[in-house]
Amino acid sequence: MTPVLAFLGCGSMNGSILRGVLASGVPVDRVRATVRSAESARPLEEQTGVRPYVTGEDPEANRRAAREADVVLLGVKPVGVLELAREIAPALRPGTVVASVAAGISIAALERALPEGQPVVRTMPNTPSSVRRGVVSVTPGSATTPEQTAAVRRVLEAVGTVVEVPEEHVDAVTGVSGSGPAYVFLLAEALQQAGERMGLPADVARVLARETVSGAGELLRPEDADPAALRRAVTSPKGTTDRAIRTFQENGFEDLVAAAAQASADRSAELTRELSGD
Ligand SMILES: NC(=O)C1=CN([C@@H]2O[C@H](COP(=O)(O)OP(=O)(O)OC[C@H]3O[C@@H](n4cnc5c(N)ncnc54)[C@H](OP(=O)(O)O)[C@@H]3O)[C@@H](O)[C@H]2O)C=CC1
Ligand SMILES: O=C(O)[C@@H]1CCC=N1
Repeated sequence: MTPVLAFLGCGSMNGSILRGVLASGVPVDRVRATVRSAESARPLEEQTGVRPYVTGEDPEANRRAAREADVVLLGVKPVGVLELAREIAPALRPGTVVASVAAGISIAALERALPEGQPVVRTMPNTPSSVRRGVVSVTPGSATTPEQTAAVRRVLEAVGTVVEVPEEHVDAVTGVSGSGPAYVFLLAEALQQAGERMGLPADVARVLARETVSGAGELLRPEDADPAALRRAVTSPKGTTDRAIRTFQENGFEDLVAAAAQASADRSAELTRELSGD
């Protein structure tokens, strides 16, 4: 029997997982969702067929969804996660697994906010989950059995690739893949702007940038795809790409990417100090 999944807070991230889960064939009646406002509930219902419980209209919404669930995914902004965990604590069954997608909320903080022994899984997903092309880390809590971790893994494997990491690596995962889609979209934006600066009409520049980034992403899809080999296949000696790649490298491209990923990871660690109290 498919477990009942409750997406508490269903915005960009949990909404992406919800869409991917539905696209994988999980029936709508095995899914619960909550949002704060009717304005957010409407488009979610129109797009997914799931009618969210609205906390602004029903103070019991989160507890109701949690009570009905086998796996709960906490998907509100980091600052609200522990409060949400405390809110649903009385409604949880002892075996209900509580997964968090939040940056900066440690397993220890989550466990402190929940009934003793409640199984917890910390995850760090990303938004391509909506098209079942996400990549997500999972880290089980101290009271979580391998079967309970596997239950969360099965949910997430429906929306992408799952890696299990120790908690000390979650900041780095956030810096690479949690925030990572935004770096790729920034590259697409910058390529479009470059095209426009060279005189291309905006609509042409947009389609060239979008198809280049998504097409290159497709080439990276096979498990054995090697980005360096794919790059070399575009780069003729002394040709145009060679000149462009040199321009990137002379201007510190690799260092810039490393600094950006590190900045995201550092912010994740900072959030943990601010919000998790450990
Ligand atoms: N966005 C991303 O790419 C990623 C985000 N994350 C994590 O995901 C979490 C959510 O971020 P994101 O999806 O971007 O944020 P959003 O603002 O897009 O979504 C937050 C959702 O929570 C709802 N909400 C707010 N308060 C409550 C409440 N008390 N009870 C129930 N629902 C509530 C909001 O409803 P309403 O719209 O009505 O206010 C909204 O649906 C964060 O913790 C973040 O760290 C992790 C990896 C990637
Ligand atoms: O920007 C953020 O804080 C969240 C976490 C990872 C991606 N988005």
